[in-house]
Amino acid sequence: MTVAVTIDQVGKSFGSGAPALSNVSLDVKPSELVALLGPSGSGKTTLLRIVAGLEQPSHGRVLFNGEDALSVPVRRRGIGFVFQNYALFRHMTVAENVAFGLRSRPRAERPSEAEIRSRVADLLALVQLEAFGGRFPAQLSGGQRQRVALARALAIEPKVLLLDEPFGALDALVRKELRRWLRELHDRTGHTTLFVTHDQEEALELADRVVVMGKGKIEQVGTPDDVYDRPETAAVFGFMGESSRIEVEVKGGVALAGATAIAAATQGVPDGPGLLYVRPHDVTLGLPGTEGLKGQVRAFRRHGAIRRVEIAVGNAVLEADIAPTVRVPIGEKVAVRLDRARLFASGGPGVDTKAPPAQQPGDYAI
Ligand SMILES: Nc1ncnc2c1ncn2[C@@H]1O[C@H](COP(=O)(O)OP(=O)(O)OP(=O)(O)O)[C@@H](O)[C@H]1O
Repeated sequence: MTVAVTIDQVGKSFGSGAPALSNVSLDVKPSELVALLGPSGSGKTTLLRIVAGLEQPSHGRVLFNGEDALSVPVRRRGIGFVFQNYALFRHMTVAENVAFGLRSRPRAERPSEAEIRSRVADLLALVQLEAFGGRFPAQLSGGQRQRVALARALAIEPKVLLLDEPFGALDALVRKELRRWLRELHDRTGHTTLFVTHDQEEALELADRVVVMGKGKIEQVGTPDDVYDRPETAAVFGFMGESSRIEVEVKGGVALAGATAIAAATQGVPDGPGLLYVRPHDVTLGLPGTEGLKGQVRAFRRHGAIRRVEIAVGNAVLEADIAPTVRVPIGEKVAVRLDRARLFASGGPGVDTKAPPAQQPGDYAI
């Protein structure tokens, strides 16, 4: 059975400081895989623990298929958990670990030993560890252990699967492999899944929808494309993917970095301080004198498949991605085009910008 999870106006305070969660509301659809993404301390784990029943909210409701879940004891909530470094029972074999949740059920609800064995075999096949049932956790790699932890969580046929940084302790390559594997597993089993991560790449790659959290609140909920391409707040833009952040002063529809008009707002952004965000792959460099802002190369470095160049434009510094075959010596003058940039007025929503009005030569010096 797949379950819809409704989180309704949930708040949590631990003491005198700022609340860990403030009025968080979220609807997770049946069979959806939702990532909770956000910086350290933003409340992701607290929210997951409340859904699990390991923590009570200060106020608000949690519903499973429209029914109150908070009054249901943890054991009866039907939750499968996997945590980072979720310790398997060291003295039990892999098969015994996977069977644990079923064997520890009250007698009346416990499947027969034959059923348990068959279910464990199915689960080990599902996590591709058929041949490992007789091993002990110490005889497994980190990635294999996390797969056993997942098989153990699935053994009780949970209504909801909660994963808290399940791959956090593993190296980058194993993480990547397990990510793909988890996505495939989810597509086959269809458990409603809440997945906590602070790794945006992981969230974008895995999730149907991403919930970006900051300071105990939800900043934005959307598909990976929504949150990456259309960030609603400056905090989301800064957190999702790489970007240059330029402090500007908005005056008469133009965003000024010092004396340089760096962008023009397409919609009436009020005059005053603002933040302009631009991603390195949305910046194009041209020969000096061609269309664009006047810039000067300050530094460059190799960055995976591309070369990342740091450019001074007026008193602002921004980054651009270029082909590694292109040589741009430090000090080189370039024309800089912001193909896509977003301007956030202080505390306001973001608007896409366009190129600033043409500059007069000598308007600004590099
Ligand atoms: N048991 C607790 N007692 C007091 N404060 C707590 C407790 N648990 C969490 N907090 C506080 O609540 C806030 C949110 O913590 P939480 O662990 O939910 O954040 P997180 O987003 O999961 O962070 P991380 O990515 O570092 O795990 C933090 O300020 C934290 O210090």
